[in-house]
Amino acid sequence: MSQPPQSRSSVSPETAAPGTVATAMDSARDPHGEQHKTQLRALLDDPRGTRARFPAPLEARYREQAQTLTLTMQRAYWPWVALTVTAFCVLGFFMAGEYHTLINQLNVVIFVAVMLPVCVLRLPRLAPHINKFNGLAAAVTLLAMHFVSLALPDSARQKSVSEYAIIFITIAAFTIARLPVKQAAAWVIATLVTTPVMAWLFGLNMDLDRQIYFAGGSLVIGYLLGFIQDSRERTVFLQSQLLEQEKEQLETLSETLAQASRSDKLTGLPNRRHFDEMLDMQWKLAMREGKPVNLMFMDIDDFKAFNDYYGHQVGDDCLLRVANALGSQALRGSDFIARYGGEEFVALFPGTDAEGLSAIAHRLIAAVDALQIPHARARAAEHVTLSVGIATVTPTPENHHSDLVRMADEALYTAKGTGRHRFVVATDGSGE
Ligand SMILES: Nc1nc2c(ncn2[C@@H]2O[C@H](COP(=O)(O)OP(=O)(O)OP(=O)(O)O)[C@@H](O)[C@H]2O)c(=O)[nH]1
Repeated sequence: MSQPPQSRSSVSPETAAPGTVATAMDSARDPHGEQHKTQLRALLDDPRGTRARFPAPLEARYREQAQTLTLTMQRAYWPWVALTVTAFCVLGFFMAGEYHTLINQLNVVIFVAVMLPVCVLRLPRLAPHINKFNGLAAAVTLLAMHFVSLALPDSARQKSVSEYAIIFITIAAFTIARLPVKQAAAWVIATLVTTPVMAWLFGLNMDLDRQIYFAGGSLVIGYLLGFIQDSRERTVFLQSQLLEQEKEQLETLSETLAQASRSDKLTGLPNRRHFDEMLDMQWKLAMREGKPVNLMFMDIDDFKAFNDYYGHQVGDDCLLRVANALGSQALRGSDFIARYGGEEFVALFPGTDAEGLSAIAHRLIAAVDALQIPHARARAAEHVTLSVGIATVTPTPENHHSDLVRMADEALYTAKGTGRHRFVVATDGSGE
């Protein structure tokens, strides 16, 4: 049977200081997510909110989401990446001319460097480190291009190809590779620092102007583009988080409303509406399976007299205690007990035979007796007691569940008429 709704502690939304986010503990104290939403809105409204790192837990979630997107995109585009780098290397091989040894060696290095992250995508253990492999691939290919640019004379056409490649790879590291901006900058700066060392080691002429013009210039442009891309992605992330939060809130609200519309306010038991739905469902199911449906009507004896003698408030309290006692007897998950209205309760115990029903009726009556609620005006005992009417009907196209309700009600009437504090079983209108 459905349980009484849990009372939600109503937490007044605390206004969050900008720059703080909801932690797991906060979400326990902030079940409606108001605090978290306030924080997300504060970040969206703050002009610097999407340009800098978010506060710790949110930043971690953003990074995680960004990385998932990186992996998804790279998994989708890896054949094109592989094709492009292969075409570049093959073209380099045929056009290498007199510089074929150097160009081919560097082509092998570039091919391996680019194919490494492509392979990493397929390895679940390494895939989370994709940014590091992307950064490494960018740095290695940049170094290779710097080497070509330094090693070849100005007349060689491969030299200008390598210089354009430096611009492209640098910008790609900040944008297409989707590296965090600072990580991309670190990898590119590392290549800028390594290039003079490489030139010195291999005895190459270092053209500082070119270095500043191509490498430095593309670093600045790449950084700017990466920064803009990151800022836009942060805005989209905050908006999606806000939407997610609002969706969750709406779902909780509609769940609460649905629950409230189907439960009794005083006792927390399912109400008559819920019972009607349940009976209809069980009736149809039993019709398909050719099985009987049983129904119990339970009524507190001489409750009018109880109310008149002790007052309505004590009457309410009595109803609540009886409801709890009855509810505690719904032992199977499929057992269903509801408040039918007033001092009347109903129960469905699917899959229980006549013997089982009698045993349950005994238990229900005993559970109310055990409460020992004094009832000075009762006719059956000196405490509050229960009368029960039970009916069992096998659904057919000719009958309806209203017949079952009528029979259970008549059985209850018989129980009342024969002294109360007892149960009567009706099958085709007969017998105890
Ligand atoms: N306190 C309280 N009383 C209620 C509530 N709903 C119904 N009642 C009262 O329950 C009483 C039911 O009385 P009757 O239907 O005459 O039945 P009875 O006095 O229990 O007599 P029998 O059923 O024949 O044993 C009425 O006085 C209603 O006012 C409720 O939510 N709270």
